[in-house]
Amino acid sequence: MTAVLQAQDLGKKYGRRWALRDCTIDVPAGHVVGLVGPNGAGKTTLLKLACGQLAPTSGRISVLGGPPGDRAHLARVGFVAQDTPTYAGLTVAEHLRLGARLNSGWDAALAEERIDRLGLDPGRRASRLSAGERAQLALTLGLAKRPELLVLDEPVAALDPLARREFLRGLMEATAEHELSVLLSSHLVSDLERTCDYLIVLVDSRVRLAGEVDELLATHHRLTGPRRDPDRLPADQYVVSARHTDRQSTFIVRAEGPILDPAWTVGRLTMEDLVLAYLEQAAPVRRRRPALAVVR
Ligand SMILES: Nc1ncnc2c1ncn2[C@@H]1O[C@H](COP(=O)(O)OP(=O)(O)OP(=O)(O)O)[C@@H](O)[C@H]1O
Repeated sequence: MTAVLQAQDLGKKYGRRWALRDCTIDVPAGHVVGLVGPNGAGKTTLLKLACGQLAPTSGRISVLGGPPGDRAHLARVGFVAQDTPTYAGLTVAEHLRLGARLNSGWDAALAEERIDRLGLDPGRRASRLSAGERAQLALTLGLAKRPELLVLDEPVAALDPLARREFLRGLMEATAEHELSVLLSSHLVSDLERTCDYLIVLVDSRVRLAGEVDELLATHHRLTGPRRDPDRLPADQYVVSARHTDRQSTFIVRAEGPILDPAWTVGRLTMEDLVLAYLEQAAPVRRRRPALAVVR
């Protein structure tokens, strides 16, 4: 399947500081990709590189098979920037007219139907909309462009839990209906858990984990058993995190094969467990692999 996003040793520096470095990923099309990481991890930087709003300092990036940024490419990518930008003085209807004027592939029927379904008053100015309504308007503008890839930077950060759920539900429906790929960032794993089938974890400007969620969950395990030194685990079990009490050890490991040691109770992880294990992986445990632990 065509790659929606490919990066090879991609890096971006602001002044002397790397905001993103050594980023090598290959994301196939047709996924809802969750980009997760703490504040300042480099999420916005990666999204802006993908949309051609920033130029790399090092390495290469290709989006939908070509370098991002030129006019033809911009028509294929929808970008909803952080804080769901809308024009405060324009009404909902004026936003749609502006979208139609700026985008050759504009789907007016989709935009109007969506605004109608959401119950947004076309005559209302954006400044009079709630944060959730503004986010829905920004999503509508992104979708009506009929992009092949929709990029959303923290789209639900300012919304309450109900508006958040509504927004993500709308996004999921639109994704299924229009067969588009989606790349969205969040620092809330619970949002991604309901939405994404592909995950990229960024920590300290580097990709720590990337892959299809099902595969990542199938290859990561929680092992609980009698206290053991991590060095005594088999070489093909990569230790992501380790905790010990006097008598007991709990490891989160990545292993391609089954865990056969009868001493362990083997537990499955949720996406949240998985992400937290990589986020907490501050100090090296052992056998630390290169920054990108799982790549497809
Ligand atoms: N225009 C800029 N000039 C200088 N430094 C910048 C600029 N934009 C971002 N940075 C720095 O680059 C790093 C990565 O920032 P980025 O906005 O990509 O992170 P993020 O993961 O999106 O964070 P957040 O979750 O807070 O939005 C941060 O240390 C940030 O301070």
